[in-house]
Amino acid sequence: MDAIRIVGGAELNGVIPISGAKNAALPLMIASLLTDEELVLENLPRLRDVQQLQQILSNHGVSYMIEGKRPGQGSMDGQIVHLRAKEIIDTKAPYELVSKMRASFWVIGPLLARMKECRVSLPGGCAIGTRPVDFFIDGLKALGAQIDIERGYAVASAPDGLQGATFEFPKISVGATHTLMMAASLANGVTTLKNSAQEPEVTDLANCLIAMGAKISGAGTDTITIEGVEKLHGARHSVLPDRIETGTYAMAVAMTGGEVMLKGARADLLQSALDVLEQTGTHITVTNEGIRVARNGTALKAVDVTTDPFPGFPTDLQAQFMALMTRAEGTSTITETIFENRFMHVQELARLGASISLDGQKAHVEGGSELKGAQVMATDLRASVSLVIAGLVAEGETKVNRVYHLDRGFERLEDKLTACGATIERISA
Ligand SMILES: CC(=O)N[C@H]1[C@@H](OP(=O)(O)OP(=O)(O)OC[C@H]2O[C@@H](n3ccc(=O)[nH]c3=O)[C@H](O)[C@@H]2O)O[C@H](CO)[C@@H](O)[C@@H]1O
Ligand SMILES: C=C(OP(=O)(O)O)C(=O)O
Repeated sequence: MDAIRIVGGAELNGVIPISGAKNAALPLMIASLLTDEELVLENLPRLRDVQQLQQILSNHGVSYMIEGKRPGQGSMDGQIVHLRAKEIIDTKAPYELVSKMRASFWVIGPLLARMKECRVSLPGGCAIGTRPVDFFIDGLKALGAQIDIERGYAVASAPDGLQGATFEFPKISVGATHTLMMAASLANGVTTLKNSAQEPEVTDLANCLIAMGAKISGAGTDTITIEGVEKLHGARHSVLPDRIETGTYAMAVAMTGGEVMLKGARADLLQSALDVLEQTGTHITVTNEGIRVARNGTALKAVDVTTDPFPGFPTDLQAQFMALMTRAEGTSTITETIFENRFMHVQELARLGASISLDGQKAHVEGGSELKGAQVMATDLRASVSLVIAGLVAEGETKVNRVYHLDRGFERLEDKLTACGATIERISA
C-alpha cells in the first residue's frame, strides 16, 4: 500500500489551484438519479470518493462519460462528466458498495422519489463517531414513506409517491438536508425543511436542482421550501471550489511560512476559518484570482476554536488547525461539537512530538513543540492531512501510512505541495 514521505523544513511559495469540492460533487452526482436526462457536471475533482460513487451509481444504471480535454485545459483542471440515469436498473444499493462511503446512503432520497421503492445498505464513511441515519428515516417517513431496517438495509417504499410535508431536523445534518431536498423535489405538494444545514454544498446542490427544474427557495438559510414537480430534466452545473482543501493549504502555509496563492478559492465559503487564521498572525488577502496566504517570519499566536455548522468553524478543518497550533506560542483549546470521536489524530500528532491533552470534547494544545519526523497513520481523511501538515515542519522524515484516506478527498496533494517547494512524494510502503 502506498504511503506519503515528507522531509520537513521547506517554506511553501507559489500557486496552488483549488479543486472542485468533494462534498458538493458527491450529492451533485447523486442528483443524476432524479432524471432520465443528462446531467453534466463541470469541475468534478479526480478523487477516490468520486470513483467509488461512480461505481454505486453505475449499479443503479447511471452512465458516466468523461468529456475529452479541450485545447488549453491544463492537467489540474477538473473533469467534465456526463451522467445519465436513462433507466434505473436496480433499486438496491448493496452493502459492499455503500459501506465504503457515508454519502452513498444519500441515494435513498432520489431512488425513493423516482422509483417509489428502494433497499439501501446502512452506510460506512470516516470513523469519526456513530453517525446514525435516524434523521433521514424520520424525514422520509414524514414525506409518507414506509421504512424498515432489515438485516442492515433500509427498506423503503412509497407506493403513492412521496407527499410534501413540514419536517424539522432535530440537529443540523448536511447529508439529511441534501437527501430530503432531493426527495422533496419530486414529491406531491410543498415540503418545508426547518433547521436545515446552511453549508455552501447544500446551496450548490439546490442551484443544480433548480437548473434541473426543481422549485426550491431558502437554500443557504435554515428553512428550505420545496414545491414538488412531476419531472426533472437535464442540466449543466459547475461544482463549487473545495473550501476544506482551501483551508487545509492555508493552514499548511501558516505552518511552514512563505506565500501561496490559492487559485480559484472563494473566501465567502470559509470566512470563519480565515478569520481564525488572521488571529494567528497569518496574512490573508482576497483577490479576483483567489486567496493569498502569507506568513513571513512572524510567530504564530495560539487561538481557541470551536467547531460548528456553517457559517461556523468547520469540523473538517479541526485536525489541520490542531496541527498548526502545535507550533503556536501559548496554549490553544479546540472544542469539537459535531462528531464525538474526531480526535483520532491526537495520538499520531504526539508521535511527532506534539503535546496535546484531551478532556472530553476539548483538546488543549500546548504550542511551541519541536516536531520530529516519524511513521504515522491516520484513521480518517482530515486526520491524515493534518499529519501531512505537521510533517511539512517536522525535522527529518515523516511517513504517513494508509494514504488511501488522503486519496478520498485531496486531488494530487503531493503534486500541489511539491510545486510550492515541499519535499513530499508517494512511495510504496
Ligand atoms: C460527504 C460529506 O458532505 N460529508 C460531510 C457531512 O457529513 P454528514 O452529512 O455525514 O454529517 P452530518 O451533518 O449529517 O452530521 C452532523 C451530526 O448529526 C448527526 N446525525 C446525522 C444524521 C442523522 O441521521 N443522525 C444524526 O445524529 C451526526 O452523527 C453528527 O453528529 O457533513 C459533516 C459536518 O459538516 C462533514 O464533517 C462531512 O465532511
Ligand atoms: C468526514 C468526511 O467525509 P465523509 O462524510 O464522507 O465520511 C470528510 O470529508 O471530512
